[in-house]
Parts: sequence; structure tokens; C-alpha cells
Amino acid sequence: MVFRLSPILQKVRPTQQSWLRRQYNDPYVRQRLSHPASYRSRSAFKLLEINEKWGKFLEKNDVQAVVDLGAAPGGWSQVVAGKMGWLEDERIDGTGPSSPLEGEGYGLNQKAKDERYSSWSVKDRDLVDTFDPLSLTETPGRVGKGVIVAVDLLRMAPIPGVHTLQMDFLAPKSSDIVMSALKTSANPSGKADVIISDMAANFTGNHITDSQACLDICFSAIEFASKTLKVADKQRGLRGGTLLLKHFAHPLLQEFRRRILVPNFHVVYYIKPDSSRSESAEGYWLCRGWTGKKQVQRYASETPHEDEFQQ
Ligand SMILES: C[S@@+](CC[C@H](N)C(=O)[O-])C[C@H]1O[C@@H](n2cnc3c(N)ncnc32)[C@H](O)[C@@H]1O
Repeated sequence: MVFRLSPILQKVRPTQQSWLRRQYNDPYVRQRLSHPASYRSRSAFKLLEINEKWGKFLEKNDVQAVVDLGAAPGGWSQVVAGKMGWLEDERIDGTGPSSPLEGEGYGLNQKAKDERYSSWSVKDRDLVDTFDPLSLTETPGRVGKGVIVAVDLLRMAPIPGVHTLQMDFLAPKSSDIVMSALKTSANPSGKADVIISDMAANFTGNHITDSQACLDICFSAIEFASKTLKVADKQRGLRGGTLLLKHFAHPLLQEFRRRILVPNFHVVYYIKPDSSRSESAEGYWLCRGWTGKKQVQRYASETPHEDEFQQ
């Protein structure tokens, strides 16, 4: 079907018109709107695709603890909650007509809703130094396995089984808070099997500033991973943890891959999912089998010239 602007929309600016045209013609936007799972973001299809094509790493039996960094509005967390059995069928949002939680939640205050969904949300300033996740009571009627912790600067509406921390992941102490949130009776080691990061800073339009911001995010994620991911242990038949990391194409990031990721994982794949827009410089590294062989340390890097930026 050809996209035609209605007379009202013809009055909006050309840039807004081209955005509307792109949204209308995007098969993933249409799929999201019509999908029974009511995914909150188009990004959910990227994670579904990566997981499906690259070894179904979210569905392994031994996956007990997953951390979702830069999680809002919650599409990836919905996918993880679905894979870990917190949601019985494809109706992921817990709000729709075929949801196992149908009819629940209405008339409940936020605290009661969070308890009902085994989903709590806290802000860092409320919990630094006082947060004790083990004090949280187990939720009756919970259906899923393990623990899922989601982090974002923005507030996220609850998702069954997902514990949300609203905070700046790059701030000091944030990784300690996430680590304590991971330690529950369902995951006594407090370690993570899978860390997924779709975190992205707001673009300024300056490639050097934007690439440096992306590098900072990647460093924060790997520093956290180095403290948290399970290490491969052949004797115990334990797989090393997995990290899925969003980045943008730039020589600084290639250097990061070579110096930090490759020495610390069994394998590092570069993935550009079909569902990622071709005009976007974003890509993902899927890093399997954390070995932690090389200490993770930030290094001084020559900032490449603007011309070196690759689309
Ligand atoms: C592309 S969106 C994530 C979409 C998400 N994966 C989904 O499926 O709904 C990137 C997110 O990263 C978050 N973010 C960026 N910098 C952050 C930071 N320093 N700490 C926490 N979250 C951050 C943004 O607030 C934004 O919600």
C-alpha cells in the first residue's frame, strides 16, 4: 500500500513527513503494532532475532540471572521475561486480553501492583547504602525462573518478573547496586548468566563526542561484566557468561573490541540484525563464554580524526 499523507498531515514539516513515511513503511513498526505480545519497542525484534539466529542464548536451562542495561521502555525486558517463563503466552505486557494477569492490577496501588507482578522499581537515591534485596519477600504465584534486573535513567512501567532500577548506570556505585539486586534466593551467587546492553546516549551530532560517549558506555558495561558474569568452569559443566553489547561503528570502538572483548571471551561476533535500520551505524557484539583472562582497564586512546568516522 502506498503511503499517502492526509490533508492534516500535509501541513506538518517535511522532516516530520519523512519520519511518518519511514514509520509507516517500516515492517517492524507494523509488526510491533499488530503483534499479540504488545512489545513496547521496535528494539524487541532485534533481541528476538539475535537470540533466534545466534544460539538461543536466552533460553539455555542454566540461565538464571539476566541484566538488561538501558532497558526503557522495556521491549528487551519483555522478551527476556517471556523466555524465562514469567509470562505464559505471547501476551507479554501483562495488560492485554489474553494475558495470564488479565483483570489484575486495576485498582491496586503501585506497591501492590509491583508485588503482584514480582516487579519492583526503585530509584538510586532511595537505596544507596540501604538496599537489601534479600529483604524482599518472594511473590506468591510467581511463574518464572531466576532473576531479571533492568536499569535505565527513565522510569519503566512494571513487567512481571523484572526488577527495575531507575538510575544512571555510569554513576559511581551503580554497578554495586545492580549486583546486590542480582543476589536473591533464586540466584544466591549474585552472578549473571547474561548481560544485554542496548544503552545509548543521546546523539549530539558530533561524531567524536558521540563515539566517546558510546565508548564510555561500553567500558561501564564491560567493567560490570568483569565483576558479575559467570566464568566458564569445565569441571562444573558451567558455561561462561554472555554479553550482548550495542555500539556504533567507529575506530575507537573497533579498538575496544580488539583490546578488551576479544581477549576476555571465547568468541565475539559482530551482528547487524535485519531489524536494525540499514542507515543506522549501530551494531551489536555478541560475546560468548566469559573467561576473564585479561584485566579490564580503561586505556588512553588517540581520538581519531572526524574523517575516520565510518557509517
Ligand atoms: C535504545 S533505548 C533502549 C531500548 C530498549 N532496549 C527496549 O527494548 O525498550 C536506550 C536506552 O538507554 C538508556 N540510557 C542511556 N544512557 C544511560 C545511562 N547512563 N544509564 C542508564 N540508562 C541509560 C536511555 O534512557 C534509553 O532508554
